[in-house]
Amino acid sequence: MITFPNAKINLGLNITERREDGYHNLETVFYPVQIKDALEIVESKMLSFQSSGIAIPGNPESNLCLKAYHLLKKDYDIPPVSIHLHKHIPIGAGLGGGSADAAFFVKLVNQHFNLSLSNEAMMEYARQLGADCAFFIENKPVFAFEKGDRFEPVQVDLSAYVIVLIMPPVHVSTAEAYGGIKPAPASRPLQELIQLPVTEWRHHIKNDFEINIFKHHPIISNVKNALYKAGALYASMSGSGASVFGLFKQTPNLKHLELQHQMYLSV
Ligand SMILES: C[C@@](CO)(OP(=O)(O)O)[C@H](O)COP(=O)(O)OP(=O)(O)OC[C@H]1O[C@@H](n2ccc(N)nc2=O)[C@H](O)[C@@H]1O
Ligand SMILES: Nc1ncnc2c1ncn2[C@@H]1O[C@H](COP(=O)(O)OP(=O)(O)O)[C@@H](O)[C@H]1O
Repeated sequence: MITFPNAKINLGLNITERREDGYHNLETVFYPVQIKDALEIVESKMLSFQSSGIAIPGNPESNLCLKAYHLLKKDYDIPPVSIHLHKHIPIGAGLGGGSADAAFFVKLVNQHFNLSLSNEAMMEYARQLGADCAFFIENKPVFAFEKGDRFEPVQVDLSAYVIVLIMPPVHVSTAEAYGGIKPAPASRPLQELIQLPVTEWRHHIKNDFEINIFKHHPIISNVKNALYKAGALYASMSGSGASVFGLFKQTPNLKHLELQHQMYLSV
């Protein structure tokens, strides 16, 4: 059985306080985008994992798909599977690709082995695999808070826009990004700001990681400026970076950016 885990972008990201458990409370709007991996499981004599496409740093044993398998195996008598992941979502991009794989793996096993898990039960497993994993269970736009794993519905529809995603040739680790942050309460609630017209967002909606990450990786802020210059109505780094997205009314001409960076269109 095969599934296609997709990426997310963050529309605004406020890091509001440091928590006792070492994590941070945050406020963001998660929005799914159509850049996808392919993830397949086949029943097999032995548990195995292999990947193709973009190389995944680290030991395959620590891949989130295997972690998700072992987590479910504790509670359910699932047989061994052979897992194949074709990686297309850029890594260290702030696009949540690893988290999407983990959450889609839980959904795939639930479906293939008829575990009859509710979405809420799958979200509980996903929360144990990473802070932004739970979002990918329902995989629809939400306002997220606490560790980024509690949700409220939000009305936001970007289907009238072309979403352009640029991945500069730098990787930013999530831990590095949080390390440079001084948490502070947001001056206005993101839930309120996201209801403003998209043309107003650039004056009000921010990503708290940008200041510090832009200082260390000016190439990322150059991409953001280039997107505004090309006519973006709103542009921002996604999550902890390094990818940057722009919202356009029409597909822009970005030939000059395409030469230096990887570019993806989600229309
Ligand atoms: C920053 C965000 C914003 O959407 O996404 P990415 O840009 O990485 O995709 C998320 O908070 C990333 O969530 P996720 O990537 O699942 O984080 P985890 O694997 O659980 O944690 C990695 C590390 O990030 C830090 N962390 C993560 C989430 C959070 N609310 N507070 C934190 O301080 C912790 O240092 C933790 O050890
Ligand atoms: N299935 C996976 N896909 C990508 N990365 C994974 C996966 N499993 C574990 N990882 C680890 O998670 C790290 C960050 O993953 P990713 O979710 O792609 O980035 P980001 O948090 O910036 O969105 C990688 O450096 C990698 O070591």
